[in-house]
Amino acid sequence: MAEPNTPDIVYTKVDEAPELASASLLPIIRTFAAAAGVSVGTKDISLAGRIIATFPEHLTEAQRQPDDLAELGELVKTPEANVIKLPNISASVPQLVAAVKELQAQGYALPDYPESPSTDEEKAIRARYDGIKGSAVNPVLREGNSDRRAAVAVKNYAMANPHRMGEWTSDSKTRVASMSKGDFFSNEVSATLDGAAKAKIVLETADGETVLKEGVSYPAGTVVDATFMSARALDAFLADEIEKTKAEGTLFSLHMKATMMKVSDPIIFGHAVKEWLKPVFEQYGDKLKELGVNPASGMGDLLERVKGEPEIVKAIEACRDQRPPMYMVNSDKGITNLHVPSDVIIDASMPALIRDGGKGWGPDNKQHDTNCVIPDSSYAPVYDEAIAFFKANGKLNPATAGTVQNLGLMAQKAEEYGSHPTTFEIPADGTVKMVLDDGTVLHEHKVEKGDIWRSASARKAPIEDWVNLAIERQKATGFRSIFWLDETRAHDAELIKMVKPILEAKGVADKFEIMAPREATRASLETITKGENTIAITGNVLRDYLTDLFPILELATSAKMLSIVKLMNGGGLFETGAGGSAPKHVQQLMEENHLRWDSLGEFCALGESLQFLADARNNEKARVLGKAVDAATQGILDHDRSPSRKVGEPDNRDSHYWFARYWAQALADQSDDADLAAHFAPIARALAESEAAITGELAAVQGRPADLGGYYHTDADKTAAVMRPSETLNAIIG
Ligand SMILES: NC(=O)C1=CN([C@@H]2O[C@H](COP(=O)(O)OP(=O)(O)OC[C@H]3O[C@@H](n4cnc5c(N)ncnc54)[C@H](OP(=O)(O)O)[C@@H]3O)[C@@H](O)[C@H]2O)C=CC1
Ligand SMILES: O=C(O)CCC(=O)C(=O)O
Ligand SMILES: [Mg+2]
Repeated sequence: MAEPNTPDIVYTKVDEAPELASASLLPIIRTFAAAAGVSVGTKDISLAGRIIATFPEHLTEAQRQPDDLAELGELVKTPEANVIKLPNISASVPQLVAAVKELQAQGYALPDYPESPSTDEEKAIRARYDGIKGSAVNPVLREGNSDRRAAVAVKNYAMANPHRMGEWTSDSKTRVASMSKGDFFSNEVSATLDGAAKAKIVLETADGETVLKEGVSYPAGTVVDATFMSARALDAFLADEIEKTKAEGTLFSLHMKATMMKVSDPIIFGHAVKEWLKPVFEQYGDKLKELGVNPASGMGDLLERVKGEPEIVKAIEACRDQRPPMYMVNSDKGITNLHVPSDVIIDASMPALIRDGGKGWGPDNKQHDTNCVIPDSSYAPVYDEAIAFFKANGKLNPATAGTVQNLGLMAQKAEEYGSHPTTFEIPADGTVKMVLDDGTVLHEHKVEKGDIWRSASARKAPIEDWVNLAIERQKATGFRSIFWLDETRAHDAELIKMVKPILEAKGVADKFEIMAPREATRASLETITKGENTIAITGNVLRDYLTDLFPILELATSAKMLSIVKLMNGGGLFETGAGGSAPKHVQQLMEENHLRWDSLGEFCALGESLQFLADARNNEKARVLGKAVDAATQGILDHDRSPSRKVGEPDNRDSHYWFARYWAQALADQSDDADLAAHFAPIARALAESEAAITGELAAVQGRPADLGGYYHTDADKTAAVMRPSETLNAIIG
């Protein structure tokens, strides 16, 4: 049961751009909801909030905060859950360290992040920090599978107002490079457990047996995979691709997900940094170690640490002259692809490059063809095939293209995104075995020192729920429905064995196709090119990748997506958009007080959340409120009230004014609830009459730096002052 004082709707407090937007939008939502007796509470899942909640014993009573994430983790397992989840930071080590430093400077006596822990105390602190690192929030809240699609109004708007797409030409040298052996894909083995089981993972070496992990438990029917990436094969592949890039005259780029694959991918990233600077590491390895360099933290951290070592700096420059030009995260500021592990996030980076006609930004601040290095070949074929398709057929036309919706297997830490506790960088040559409690060796691999071994799993109940959701959505839409499963991949073959009987038992097998990712990519692009629609029914990683790829091609951004998590115990989790927390937007706000964040994802989620509340609690006022939200969202689209990207033009705050105005107008105009109509009529009138005053007050603040009193842990009053600068609007909202 949820706590008796749980509000009707929980709105999450997050970080960066969406949190700034909340400072303006949430007061509006609360005021409107209160009129219908709907309470909206908040829970703090921000990076700073989670750090504070983790170390109470270091803080004063006044500084302490409850563990809101843990509370939400419980709430989502109850039928009462109704949570609006905004995107939060999934922190890399450099971000975590920066957040800790900021809090320390604000007087929070937090321990430093131990970069190389040696004492037990340091190891314990490090373990607590590591629990906050990477994608630490979503896996806790996602107790259901994922349904992401563009709302009809949003898709229609994108078709009527197509965004600019880069040109694709058949002579583009852009390509995807992946390993052909020794990667996670090639080494994968998988089995479905008949009964419930406990397992341990051990490493047998010449010196004996080391237990890597004990007490892993699986319910009956769990699909359990194991695989590894060979460090030796990875290094050889990276070295080869660096040379090939140079020969081809393209930019070198690496695409991965160090935030979400928080154990394996930073290690792979570290290999790339080391390979790139190979001569430097060969010559100065010991000195670099002494300076505390960890390649997995990126070139940015490395450059900072070698600042006082002119000889090493010179060697780095000499090495750079030998290398091909690198793809830049921010060419204006000299931030390269290998600077910070969290900066290149494949789900966003590859679609943006494909949308731009296969061009990445180079160190010369110009766009060039790019070698997109995606070491593991499990999902790389999606991008490879998309690139091949656009080279052959030219760019997609967003004015006529159909849509690709997604139904993703996500619940209960499904697949690779739940593999962190069972991922290991192998300390010595030997054999890794996964041994069940009855002594059965479920999986085993011969490995070498440095290999990255991991086990992932997917539970039966989420898999069944996912297939049933697919059946529901197919029936509701009639769209071409494709399970993106590769019968030649070990894990997928196990899933197919579960999927097919369910489809057959329900008599709907003929309504679904099953295709490997490459074929499914082609089929989906062909389908939408014809103006028809399709549902991609995918595992967890492809859920993540595709719900950026297709929205970015179809709508220019994934920020506008509807993202519903139907919680398995009956509650609702409404994620806003499918993108992230947009650090660039915060930078712009701080420099010129313009916030280009588009809250359309929040508007869509709010509408869904209110309708869900209406159904779950028979709350007719919530239904009226929710319907009016949808009308307001439509109004934003119809009248082009979304934020502009440029300073001096209407921004996020203006769009919230319009949202409030259209919402109030829709409530005043409806006839389902006379009290609400009467309550909102004067508000709608006041908002309309004050248009010039409000937009004038909002415009007046732009063009100068804005002070938020922090980055990760902003000052609430300062943020409110920045985000609610219109006294006229504030007086109406109250
Ligand atoms: N569900 C979650 O909690 C998620 C969290 N993240 C986290 O977010 C952080 C940043 O991730 P990153 O990959 O840079 O991706 P972002 O989605 O934050 O940013 C990529 C670009 O997408 C555009 N964009 C995204 N959202 C909006 C919006 N609402 N309105 C307008 N434009 C938008 C912006 O383009 P432009 O600048 O051109 O306007 C932005 O620069 C990371 O810490 C990451 O882990 C990422 C994905 C999901
Ligand atoms: O949890 C994260 O770090 C990112 C999540 C994400 O990218 C997504 O769900 O689309
Ligand atoms: Mg994503």
